[in-house]
Amino acid sequence: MSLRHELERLLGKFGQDSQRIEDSVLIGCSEQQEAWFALDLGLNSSSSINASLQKPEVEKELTGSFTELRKALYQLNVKDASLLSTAQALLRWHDTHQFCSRSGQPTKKNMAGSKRVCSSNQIIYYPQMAPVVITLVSDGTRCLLARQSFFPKGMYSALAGFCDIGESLEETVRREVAEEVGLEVERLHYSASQHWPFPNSSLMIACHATVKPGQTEIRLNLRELEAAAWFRHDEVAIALRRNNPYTQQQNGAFPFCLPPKFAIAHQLIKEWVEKPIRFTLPV
Ligand SMILES: NC(=O)C1=CN([C@@H]2O[C@H](COP(=O)(O)OP(=O)(O)OC[C@H]3O[C@@H](n4cnc5c(N)ncnc54)[C@H](O)[C@@H]3O)[C@@H](O)[C@H]2O)C=CC1
Ligand SMILES: [Mg+2]
Repeated sequence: MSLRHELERLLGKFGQDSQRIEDSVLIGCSEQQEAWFALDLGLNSSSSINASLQKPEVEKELTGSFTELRKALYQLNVKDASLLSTAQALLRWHDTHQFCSRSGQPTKKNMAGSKRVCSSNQIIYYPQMAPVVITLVSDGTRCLLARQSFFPKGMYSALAGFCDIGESLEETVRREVAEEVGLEVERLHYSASQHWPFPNSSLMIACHATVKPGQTEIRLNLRELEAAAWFRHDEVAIALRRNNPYTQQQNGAFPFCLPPKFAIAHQLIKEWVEKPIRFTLPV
């Protein structure tokens, strides 16, 4: 039985119109050149007809269980996490772009789901991503890590911030670091980038930066961050190796830990731990 027939059978079983398959979006392709699609079952929408699809029934039929996206990403390998994050971001974009913002008329998805077109004026809408810079600031021997109040207890990460309209990445890095911890950075090295599904769809652009010699005093912006501190190389190296990072210790404290492997923040910190000197030399 083809996958399409299997999906039609399942939708039929749950009292859904097989026409819903047309809402699928293309999210990638296997090494054997099989196309991968994602379909929103709409289980969270209370008002729509999709609400009639009951989670327990679906879980039983597919012998699986629904998991919150963030938790699922922690459990999957990097490739599957990336696929899931693409699917979630693209399906959410379609869900929130059902109408043309100029005419108010419905928009229609193309077959692959790479765009939507307004039926009345032919305006084309493409999925959007917000650029975000994430910067690991170092002073030559230590790196600066910060935490927001909603992070898992004990977890610290690099500084992140959305690009404002009209800014270059370099300007965003300088502004964000100045706004959040009151420091001036001078050397920037691009590291890598990553699509990130939170809060909507972001393109995370990761870089290393250094502070001016001797200018390391942190002025914390408490509206944006809960804490920020300089960490020694050995402390960070130990935290990177920790297997069970988010578990409470016997004395009740949560150990200093870092973002999970699939997050670009983790890769950025790992890169600094492996080659701390490289990012402090003049370019
Ligand atoms: N993949 C990774 O390793 C990491 C990803 N991140 C992501 O980076 C994002 C940005 O970091 P923050 O420190 O929160 O940014 P931020 O320092 O710019 O502050 C967030 C605030 O910026 C404003 N903002 C401006 N443009 C926005 C837009 N397009 N969408 C949403 N809010 C916008 C909002 O008021 C929001 O509350 C986070 O949402 C987080 O999910 C953050 C750290 C690590
Ligand atoms: Mg920030």
